[in-house]
Amino acid sequence: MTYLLIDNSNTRTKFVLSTPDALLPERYMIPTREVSEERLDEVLAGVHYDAAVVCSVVPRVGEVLKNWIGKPCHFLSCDSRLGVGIDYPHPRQIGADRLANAVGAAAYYGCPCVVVDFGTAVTFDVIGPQCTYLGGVIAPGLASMGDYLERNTALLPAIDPQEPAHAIGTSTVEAMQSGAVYGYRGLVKEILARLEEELGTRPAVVATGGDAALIARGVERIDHVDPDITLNGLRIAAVLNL
Ligand SMILES: Nc1ncnc2c1ncn2[C@@H]1O[C@H](COP(=O)(O)OP(=O)(O)O)[C@@H](O)[C@H]1O
Ligand SMILES: CC(C)(COP(=O)(O)O)[C@@H](O)C(=O)NCCC(=O)O
Ligand SMILES: [K+]
Repeated sequence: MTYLLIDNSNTRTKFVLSTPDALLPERYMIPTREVSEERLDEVLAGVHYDAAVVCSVVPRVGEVLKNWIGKPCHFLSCDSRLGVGIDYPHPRQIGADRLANAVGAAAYYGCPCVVVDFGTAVTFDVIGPQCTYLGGVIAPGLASMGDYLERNTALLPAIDPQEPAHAIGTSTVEAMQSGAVYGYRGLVKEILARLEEELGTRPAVVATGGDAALIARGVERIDHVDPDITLNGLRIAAVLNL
């Protein structure tokens, strides 16, 4: 049985093949704003799979995928079999990628755990000691630290966030790098401290998403960096639901 796992998030839509037990090397990515049936035909031409599982947080693309996938397909939602419970007043509001993160993190890192997903938004998802999804935090993604300044000022350029040489920037770009990376690490540290305080017990903290490695390098409270946690959550959900 070969699954096509699809993580349709706001910046990138990722496609990975897997068996029930493990991700396979075949990986594809389409920038989410470029997803169309034609582009899917092009990028995934000849890719063989028996069934698909999707976590989508972009309804337009979810519809394109629904029409394009010609095999048995499961769209992850709060109604799916997840292997974790949901103890949350508005389960239908939870992004499917956040649910996939909860499935993967609980399976790989145990409960309680917190998943920090550095994407278009940064999300913090809290899975409690009873392996139930409790909720979390949504904040602007790292890219917003640069994009906002470039769009709203006359003299600040776009930056590609990188490890600052020092905190005291000695050029405009260095000052922006320091603001983005140290500022963002501060945001993550403060939120993790508050979550742990409220949880009342020490969770495993796992970071994922495009910016995880850069930010986690300066946040010692992050125990693991795992780029595949969302996809392994989808793999586990495929086994449970297809
Ligand atoms: N190919 C890539 N490899 C690593 N990081 C990337 C890549 N593309 C984008 N990123 C960085 O990761 C951030 C979020 O990407 P991603 O985690 O895919 O977002 P989302 O899950 O919201 O689609 C981007 O804003 C960018 O900073
Ligand atoms: C918070 C998100 C935008 C994160 O998505 P991403 O950054 O991965 O594109 C997504 O999980 C979402 O649209 N959630 C719905 C609202 C909620 O989870 O409360
Ligand atoms: K994501």
